[in-house]
Amino acid sequence: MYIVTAKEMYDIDEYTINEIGLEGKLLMENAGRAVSEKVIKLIGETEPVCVFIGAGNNGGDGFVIARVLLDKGYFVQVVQVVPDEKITGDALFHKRVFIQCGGEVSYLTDRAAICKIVERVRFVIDAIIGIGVKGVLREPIQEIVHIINQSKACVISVDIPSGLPADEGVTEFTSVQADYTFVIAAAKESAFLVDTADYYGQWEIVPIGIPNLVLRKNSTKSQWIESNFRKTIPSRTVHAHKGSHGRGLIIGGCSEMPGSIAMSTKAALKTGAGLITAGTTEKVISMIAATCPEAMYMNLPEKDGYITSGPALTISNYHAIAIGIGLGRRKDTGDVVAELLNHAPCPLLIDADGIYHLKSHLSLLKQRSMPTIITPHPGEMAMLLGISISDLLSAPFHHTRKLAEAYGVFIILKGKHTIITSPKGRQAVEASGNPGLAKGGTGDVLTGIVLAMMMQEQELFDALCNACFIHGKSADIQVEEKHAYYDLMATDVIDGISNVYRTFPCKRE
Ligand SMILES: NC(=O)C1=CN([C@@H]2O[C@H](COP(=O)(O)OP(=O)(O)OC[C@H]3O[C@@H](n4cnc5c(N)ncnc54)[C@H](O)[C@@H]3O)[C@@H](O)[C@H]2O)[C@@H](O)CC1
Ligand SMILES: Nc1ncnc2c1ncn2[C@@H]1O[C@H](COP(=O)(O)OP(=O)(O)O)[C@@H](O)[C@H]1O
Ligand SMILES: [K+]
Repeated sequence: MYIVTAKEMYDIDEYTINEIGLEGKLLMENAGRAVSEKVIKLIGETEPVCVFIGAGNNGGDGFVIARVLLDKGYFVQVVQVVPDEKITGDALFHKRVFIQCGGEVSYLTDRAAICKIVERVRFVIDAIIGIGVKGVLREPIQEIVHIINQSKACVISVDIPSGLPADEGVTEFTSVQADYTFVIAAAKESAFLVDTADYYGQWEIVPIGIPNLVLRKNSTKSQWIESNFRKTIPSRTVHAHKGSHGRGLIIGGCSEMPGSIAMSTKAALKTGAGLITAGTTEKVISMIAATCPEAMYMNLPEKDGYITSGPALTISNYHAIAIGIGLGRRKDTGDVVAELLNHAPCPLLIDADGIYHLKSHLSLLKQRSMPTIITPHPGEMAMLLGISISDLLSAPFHHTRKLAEAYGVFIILKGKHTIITSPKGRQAVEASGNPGLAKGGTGDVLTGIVLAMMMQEQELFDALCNACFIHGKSADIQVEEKHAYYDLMATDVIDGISNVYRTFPCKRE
C-alpha cells in the first residue's frame, strides 16, 4: 500500500516499461481491465454508462474501460473532450482497438449536448485527466467538470478525480467530485490531505502488474494497515514477566488537569506495558490513585499545583518516559522538559504541553543519543514550525519530514490520516479512527498506548504505527459495536483496546 507523488509514479511507470520490460500499452490494458472489474461489480448488469475521455494516458485507460464494458454488453457512450489530434501514443492505440471492436467515439464539448447525455445515464466514468494535471483546469474541461459535478449520476474516477492534484502543496484547483475512485497501482498523496481527500469519494487501489520491488524502490511512504499490524506486533511468550514488557514513566498532570495522566497511565497498562509509574503532584496522586490501582506513583515537587524540577525526579530506571500530558505551561514546569531532553537515558515521548515547552528547547533534540518522539496535533505542529495550520495541512508530508530530519525526531502528526515520520524521512499513514475521537482526552490515551508500544520488542517506527492502529481501531470497534460518534469517550477507547487485541491477534510466536 504505497503512497506516491506524481513524479514517483512516473518514475515507477518508466522503470517498469524500460527496465522490467512491461510495455506501456500493456500497463494501460491492465489498468483499464482492473478498473472495469471494479466498475462492473459496482454498477450491476444493464446500466448505461458514459465514459468521459481526455488527451493523455488517463483517457487511454478510459478507452480500455469502454471496450471491456462494451464487450460485456453494456450500452457505452464515449465522450472525447479533446479533438482527435490530441489523442496520441498508447491512448491512440487503445482508441483504435476500441473502434475496431465496434465502439463509437463522439468528440463533444458543447454544454447542451453533454448535459443531455449526463442526464440519461446513472453512471459516469471520469477518465479526463489523471496525475498529469497542471494548474487549474482550462476550458472547456472546467465546464465539463462542473456539468459532471452537478449531475445526479454516480461518478467513478479513474486513478484520481480529474483536476485534483496528485501531490500535496497545491491549493488552487477545480476537480471532479467523485463518488468512487479506483486508484491505479499506488495511492497518491492527495488522498490523505484535509483539503483534497473528500474529492475521491470511496477509493481503493487496483493493481496493474507493476512489480512490488519497483513500487518499494521508488516510494518513501506507505499506508500502515491491518497486515502490517499483524506482521509486526510482538507476542508475549509464556515465560513473560512484568520486567520483559517495559518499565515506563509518565510525567504530567496538574490540579486543573488531573484526569489526563490517569488516562495515559491506564492506556499504557491496558496496551501491555509491564510496569507504569505516574510522576505527578501529590494532589493529583490523591485524586487519581484509586482510578488506576495497577500503577505506581512518583510524588514530584510542585509550585501552585504545577510540577517543578527537583531532586525527586529519578529517571534512570525506565525503558521509556513520556512527558507533557496535562503538564501546564509555566516556565519552571518547562525546565522539567529540558531536564529530560538533556538527561533521559531512554526513548522519550513528548506530547501536549510538553510540545509547547519543546519549542524553546528544540536544539536539545539534536544532542540526544536515544530516540525522541513527539505526538503533535496540527495546532501544536504548526506552532513548532512557526507556520499557519492551513499551510501545514496543505503539505503535511513535506513539513513533518523537514522537522523530523532537521532535529532527528520521530513525529506522529495526529488527524484523520495520522502521519508517522522517522528521522530518516520514512513516512506512514495510519487511517483508522473516526470522528468519535474528536474529543478531549483521546490524545492522552494515544500517549499511553504509544509509550507501551515503544517498550515492546519491535522496531520503533513500527511501534509508533502500531500504537496509532490500536488507538484508531479501538475507537472503530467501539463505534461498530456499542457506541456512536457522539457518545464515545476517551475512557471507552481505553476499554476498547482489548477488542483490538482480540480482533487482530498477533501471529508472531
Ligand atoms: N504507462 C503509464 O504511464 C500509465 C499511465 N496510466 C494513466 O495515465 C495517467 C497519466 O497520464 P498522462 O501523463 O498522459 O497525463 P493525464 O492523462 O493525467 O493528463 C494529461 C493531459 O491533461 C491535459 N491537462 C493537464 N492539465 C490540464 C489543465 N489544467 N486543463 C486542461 N487540460 C489539462 C494535458 O494537456 C494532457 O493532455 C495516470 O493518471 C493513469 O490514469 C495508466 O494507464 C497506467 C500506465
Ligand atoms: N475525525 C477523526 N478521525 C479519526 N481520528 C481522529 C479524529 N479526530 C481526532 N482523532 C484522533 O484523536 C486524537 C486526538 O488527539 P488530541 O487532539 O491531542 O486530543 P487531546 O489532547 O484533547 O486528548 C488523535 O489521535 C487523532 O488522530
Ligand atoms: K481521472
